[in-house]
Amino acid sequence: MAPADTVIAMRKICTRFGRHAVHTDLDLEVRRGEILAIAGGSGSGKSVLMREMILLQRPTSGSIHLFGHDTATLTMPQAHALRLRWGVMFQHGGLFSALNVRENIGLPLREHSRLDRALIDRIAEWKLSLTGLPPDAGLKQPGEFSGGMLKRASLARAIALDPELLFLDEPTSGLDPDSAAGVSELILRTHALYGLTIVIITHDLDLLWQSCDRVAVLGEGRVLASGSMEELSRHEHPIVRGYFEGPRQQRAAASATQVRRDKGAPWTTR
Ligand SMILES: Nc1ncnc2c1ncn2[C@@H]1O[C@H](COP(=O)(O)OP(=O)(O)OP(=O)(O)O)[C@@H](O)[C@H]1O
Repeated sequence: MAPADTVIAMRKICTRFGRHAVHTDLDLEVRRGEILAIAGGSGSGKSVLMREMILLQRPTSGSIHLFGHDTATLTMPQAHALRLRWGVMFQHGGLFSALNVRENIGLPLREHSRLDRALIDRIAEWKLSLTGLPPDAGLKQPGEFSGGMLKRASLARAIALDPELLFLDEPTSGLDPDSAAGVSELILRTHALYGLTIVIITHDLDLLWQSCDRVAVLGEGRVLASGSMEELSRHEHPIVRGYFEGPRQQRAAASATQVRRDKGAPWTTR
């Protein structure tokens, strides 16, 4: 039985596609209220792992408990009720081009509540403003948005139902450094505002250093190591060490130290 503050518990996960084994013996826990990043090389199985967490895919073997429920024994209504407890921001936004941005953000509310249209529009505008977009942005089509604005709108939709748990798939990929820093800050603000649990898949070193409480590094079919970036920087496994060698890594670590100093290190207590 997982402890009460465990939101997701994955035990002995094996995932195979034909003869290709992606996860061979993977254990991972997500704790209530933390920002956990899943990092690892291309093809290490990060996206597949997230798809398993959000019930889009089943592992070949092993167990997954979500909010204490064993996913192997869920009925359809139970699975539906669980899905309403998390929001997902997909890597490419996943907004519908036929709808304007406000309608996209209101979509989960139209599907899962009986609120009237005017109220849904107001809630969507509120969520949009939380992400730092101007009030008139909701009336635009997703195609009119820059990459950074799309990520913000997609985050606004992911929090439409006030989830307890948020999944962010590569939230800063494809953004210029300024926009990426803005999204990174927005993640911290959303976390502080809602006190939710966040799981992030990312390669972004600045995001890893500045925003995440814990990082799980995938490799060789399992979690090779998990801990704070400071802890991982002293790890001996060559794949884990690979994250901390070279000028890019050192710049990200130095800039995280600076950001912490500037902001009074609010996350050291999280
Ligand atoms: N539906 C599928 N059928 C067959 N193989 C798959 C399927 N989905 C994923 N894979 C394989 O599983 C492996 C892990 O894929 P995954 O997308 O999880 O990697 P990743 O760590 O997210 O990589 P990246 O950082 O490049 O996105 C890859 O070799 C991929 O080809």
